[in-house]
Amino acid sequence: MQTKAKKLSKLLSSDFAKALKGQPDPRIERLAIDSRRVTPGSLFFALPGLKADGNSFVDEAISRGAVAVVSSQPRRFRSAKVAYVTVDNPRQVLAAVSRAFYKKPDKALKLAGITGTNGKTTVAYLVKQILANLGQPYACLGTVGYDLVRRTVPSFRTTPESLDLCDLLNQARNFECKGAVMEVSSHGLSQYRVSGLKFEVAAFLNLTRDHLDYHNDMESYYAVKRRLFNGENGKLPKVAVVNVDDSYGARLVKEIPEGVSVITFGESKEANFRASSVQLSAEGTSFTLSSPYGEFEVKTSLVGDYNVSNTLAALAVCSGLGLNVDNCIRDLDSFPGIPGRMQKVDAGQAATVLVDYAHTEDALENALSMLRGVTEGKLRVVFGCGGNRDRGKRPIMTKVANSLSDEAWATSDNPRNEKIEDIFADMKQGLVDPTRVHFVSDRRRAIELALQASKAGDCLLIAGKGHESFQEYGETVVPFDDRKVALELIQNMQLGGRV
Ligand SMILES: CC(=O)N[C@H]1[C@@H](OP(=O)(O)OP(=O)(O)OC[C@H]2O[C@@H](n3ccc(=O)[nH]c3=O)[C@H](O)[C@@H]2O)O[C@H](CO)[C@@H](O)[C@@H]1O[C@H](C)C(=O)N[C@@H](C)C(=O)N[C@H](CCC(=O)O)C(=O)O
Ligand SMILES: Nc1ncnc2c1ncn2[C@@H]1O[C@H](COP(=O)(O)OP(=O)(O)OP(=O)(O)O)[C@@H](O)[C@H]1O
Ligand SMILES: N[C@H](CCC[C@H](N)C(=O)O)C(=O)O
Ligand SMILES: [Mg+2]
Repeated sequence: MQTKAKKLSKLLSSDFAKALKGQPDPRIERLAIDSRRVTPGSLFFALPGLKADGNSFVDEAISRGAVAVVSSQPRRFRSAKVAYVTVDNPRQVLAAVSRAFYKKPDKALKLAGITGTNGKTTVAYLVKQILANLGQPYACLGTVGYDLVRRTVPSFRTTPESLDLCDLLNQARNFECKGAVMEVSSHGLSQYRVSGLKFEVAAFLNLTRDHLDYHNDMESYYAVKRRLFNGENGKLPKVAVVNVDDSYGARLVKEIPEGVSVITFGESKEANFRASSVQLSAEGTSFTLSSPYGEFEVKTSLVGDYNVSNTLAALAVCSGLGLNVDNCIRDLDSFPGIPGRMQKVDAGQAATVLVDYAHTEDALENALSMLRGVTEGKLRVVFGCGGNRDRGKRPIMTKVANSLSDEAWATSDNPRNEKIEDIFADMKQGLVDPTRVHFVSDRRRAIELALQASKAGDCLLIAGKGHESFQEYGETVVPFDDRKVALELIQNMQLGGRV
């Protein structure tokens, strides 16, 4: 969305404004981090990346009309056609400039940031639904989409780059949202995408293995998540909501600086928002909530133990945003589910078929253990592992799938730039009983075979892609939606008299 052009010096902090070289103080129409998206009047940020270096595209950006460049590399121009600012950390400066360009949207909006390995989308959705139910318009930004209340934009990143994020928050403010609940990924924190934003509430859900291709080890992964809570992200949150059932959460509570109010949640005795008398069934979940505001009976249509944790997190976040708990729990059990999270595929077939976004060992373990508890017959799973992502999780996910199901189909997820045979080779390292795992690279065929094996009383989990409507092969994106594919296959099989 268009926002008024601003003088470069007004967007930079005074130190950087002093370092401005070349063209004196041009008007900036637009911010850009990709030379291919530069239009006349743009301020181009040359970002050093993993695959390329933005500095190689400075000339291209200028030829497309960039009037200013921010970079970590000093450079001389023969003629002062553009303004040039050399800084130590261009990503951090990008975040500060984006915030200034879009007139500090976090000042007008209450922000709730949700971080953790698993459950961010679920908790963000729950918070958004609770707030909407109470008549409070909040935007919701994350993996499934960017919901700006009056407009929904398809999601391209769980946590968008700061220039896109501030643009979205600016739109949310223009649409008169009271605030925004957003997923904050570890990549987002590491790449300063939310740097400098003031969070009213920051929530920590859990930390289990994922993304070690990027973070190397669990300690670094944890340290990046901690930035949202300890001021390293630029500002301290007003309230921190932390899962103390999680060992990293218990540690985080001790590392949050004074001045931040902490609300803990979990099943542990010391938690401020505590669940007890948990009743799990295939239809939903109920539990007793003990909180500083009294005891409440909570009912939700979400299934599984981990959703008790997610519901507690959502209630604690809403409490941190200043809402009454007894209002928040109203109607929870009638909320629609979350797209691609334990979503039923129902064409009247005899077996239960579910699509879920479990794409880590912990999520797969939780999902399969939960389904085992509510399945009378056989439990089957179709799953795969993404290419160009954490290789180390592949054998562990296979071990979990093999151990906790009766029969599994290992297949493609998003192979990206890897060969499926190489991904399968990593996965095979985790086999426990190879007779119960079939390797079928075509995902549609794997789902078909698993459906053909499923009878009344059985349950089939199609894991890993949830709401995704594509498969990524190399640079190509092929339409593929587990929910649509499964439905179509079931209907074809019914026509052929097979189910
Ligand atoms: C691993 C990762 O996070 N990579 C991000 C990183 O890419 P990079 O460092 O490899 O960038 P690069 O391709 O080397 O390019 C460097 C710079 O040159 C620029 N460039 C490049 C080519 C060109 O012709 N012209 C040009 O200007 C690029 O725009 C970029 O600014 O910086 C890019 C620009 O800021 C991001 O778009 C990119 O996200 C990639 C696409 C990605 O897949 N990210 C995923 C892993 C991610 O962020 N996921 C999390 C969710 C994770 C979770 O589940 O928790 C998310 O928040 O979505
Ligand atoms: N609190 C939780 N603990 C463990 N597993 C969970 C939890 N919540 C959800 N899951 C599992 O993880 C999957 C992904 O959940 P969700 O999309 O809410 O997480 P996310 O953190 O947003 O994931 P991503 O990082 O990919 O955006 C679910 O489909 C479910 O199988
Ligand atoms: N947010 C996750 C999504 C992974 C989903 C899975 N389908 C895959 O492609 O591995 C990530 O960036 O790792
Ligand atoms: Mg998510």
